[in-house]
Amino acid sequence: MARIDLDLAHSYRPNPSQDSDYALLPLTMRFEDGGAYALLGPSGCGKTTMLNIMSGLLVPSQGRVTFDGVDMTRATPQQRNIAQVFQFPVIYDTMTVAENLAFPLRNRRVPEDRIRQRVGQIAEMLEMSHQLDQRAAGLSADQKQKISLGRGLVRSDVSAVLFDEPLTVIDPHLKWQLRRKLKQIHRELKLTLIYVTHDQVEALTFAEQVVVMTRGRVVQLGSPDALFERPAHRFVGHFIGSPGMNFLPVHSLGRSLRLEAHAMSLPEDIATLPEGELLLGVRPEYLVPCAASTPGAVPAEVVQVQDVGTWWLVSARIGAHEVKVRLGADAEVPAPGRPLWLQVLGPHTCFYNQNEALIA
Ligand SMILES: Nc1ncnc2c1ncn2[C@@H]1O[C@H](COP(=O)(O)OP(=O)(O)OP(=O)(O)O)[C@@H](O)[C@H]1O
Repeated sequence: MARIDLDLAHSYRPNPSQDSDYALLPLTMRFEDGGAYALLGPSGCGKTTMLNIMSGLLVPSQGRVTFDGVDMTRATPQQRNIAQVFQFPVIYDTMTVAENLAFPLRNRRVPEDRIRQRVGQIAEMLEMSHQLDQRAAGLSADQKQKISLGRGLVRSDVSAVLFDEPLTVIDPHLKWQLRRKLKQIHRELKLTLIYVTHDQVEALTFAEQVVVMTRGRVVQLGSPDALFERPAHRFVGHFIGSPGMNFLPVHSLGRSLRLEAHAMSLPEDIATLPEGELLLGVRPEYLVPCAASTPGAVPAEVVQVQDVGTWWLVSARIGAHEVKVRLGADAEVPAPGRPLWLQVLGPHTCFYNQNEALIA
């Protein structure tokens, strides 16, 4: 396994002159040896470009890729010793499940007893032990993709295993199981895993560290908890969470704030802010209804209440701004049209200057 460092940019155009010409804007990133990472972002943000640069399918137009400090920018995928799992199964239909799983090891002339042991271990982890002697041709698309996952994981000497949206063809229930399984497999095998997805649930369940990308830019590298609690960029606040973070324009005077006509003092546990126009960010989970006298509360009006099964989604208006409030199934639910107070200032409140978070 290897530590992978990227210090590069990539444009598919010959003479890039503006940000929009780049699939990847200049970035510096480190993937630690043995880590479980997800590259997360909407379609077209540059995830596959980054993955292909790491695997060696693509040479970056600027900068370099190093594995444990050794320059690999122009090395082939084979020289990099990378395993890859793609969206669709890449297996041999004429072989059995066991032969498919053993293939990457036989290619490397691994001794047969070691192959048997490793194939057995991977099959057990993926709950395929009972299918080892079946021919792949007769299996469903789900099962075939599980074999692809197994083939990606079977070698213990790879620099990293790269997954490009590997659960796309998997049925939703099995998808849920496999996400958890991959996390467990990572703990047991301690391989470096890098997993591309546009699905936040997939990224947050699987990864220890998530790289959030938008329009060719890495906007945050952080733990699932950090992305939720302290989004470093407005995009992360909006993209992570269901629904995403609420943003409200405020005027700051350092230790006091004005939100529309309402003035508030900052509680002691929030550091002094720069003066001027800022955005306050508060997640729907933390925007709780409270008494009018609560410090950091503002008046609001309920617009709509939706039952979302295990929780309530309340849409409310604070002055001209619509916000979302997430209440537990057993919470007291306010009626539409009723005034209420919402606590916008608290330990979970974040502040943004344009797009970037203020590290308060
Ligand atoms: N071979 C290529 N030639 C030209 N432009 C490309 C090529 N591959 C990707 N792009 C462009 O580069 C940008 C990033 O694409 P990339 O496939 O890396 O994004 P992504 O986040 O993986 O998206 P998706 O989830 O849809 O695959 C997009 O604007 C895309 O149109």
